[in-house]
Amino acid sequence: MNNEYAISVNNVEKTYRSRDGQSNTVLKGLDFHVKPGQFVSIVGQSGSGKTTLLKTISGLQEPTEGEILVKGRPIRDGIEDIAMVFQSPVLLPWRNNLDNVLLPLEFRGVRTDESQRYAHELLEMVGLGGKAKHYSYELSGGMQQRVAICRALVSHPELLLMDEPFGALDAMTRDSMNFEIQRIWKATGCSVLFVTHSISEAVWLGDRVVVVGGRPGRIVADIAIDLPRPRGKEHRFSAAFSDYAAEIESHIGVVTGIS
Ligand SMILES: Nc1ncnc2c1ncn2[C@@H]1O[C@H](COP(=O)(O)OP(=O)(O)OP(=O)(O)O)[C@@H](O)[C@H]1O
Repeated sequence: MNNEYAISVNNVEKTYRSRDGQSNTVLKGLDFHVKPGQFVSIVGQSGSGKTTLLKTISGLQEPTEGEILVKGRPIRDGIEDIAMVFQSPVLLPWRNNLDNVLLPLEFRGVRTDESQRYAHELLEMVGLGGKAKHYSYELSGGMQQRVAICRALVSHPELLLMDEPFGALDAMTRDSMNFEIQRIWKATGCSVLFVTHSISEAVWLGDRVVVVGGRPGRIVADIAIDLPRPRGKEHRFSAAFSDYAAEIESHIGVVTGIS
């Protein structure tokens, strides 16, 4: 068993079956590996199976065929090493921000003074140290998403799965969250799988950009992004950046315009 990878997706197929017996194979023959600490962006047309892929990797649903290994172990043994952030932050309105961050640890019965300190540290790291005792309705959308990211990180995951996490944010907040997520990723050292509809976001953040396409969905391109880090705004206007974006756009197979 190869445990040099944070995650290994081996020949995975996912077929949904409807109540009337019809089947829909959404992913087929999917194979890829993520090294520890890598940031992998995932793009593809709507309906190509990106969310299905993340849900299958997270253990929320089982693959129909193939296997997913976390550090060489079956996913059920590595489930505590994985955390997920969705497009909507889904914070509990009756709990303050600190208690929202601590929720996954409470579920596991491991809320301790140490974890409380770490939750505070995470909120500080995302600039919300002063909002620990506030409630989600007192925060902007970007702030709420930062709390959701802290909640995902509080259990020290090795693998962070993010499904269009900034899709609901305005362009300026999204830009600043892009800076922030690079900083958080570097500070925690976790591997990230990041689904986005924005090609420029995918290039800006990723060590690699994986393109999912076809019916059923498979990996049609896996492109290493060789841009220096840390990446600032200036990289978005470089010729190399535009070349990567154009290459990815051609693999997605539609003229989307670079967003
Ligand atoms: N729980 C489910 N049961 C049945 N079919 C599903 C289920 N979840 C997704 N699908 C189907 O799987 C296909 C891929 O959906 P998925 O949400 O994974 O795509 P996506 O690439 O994330 O799309 P988008 O970019 O629009 O979010 C779609 O045809 C969808 O209808």
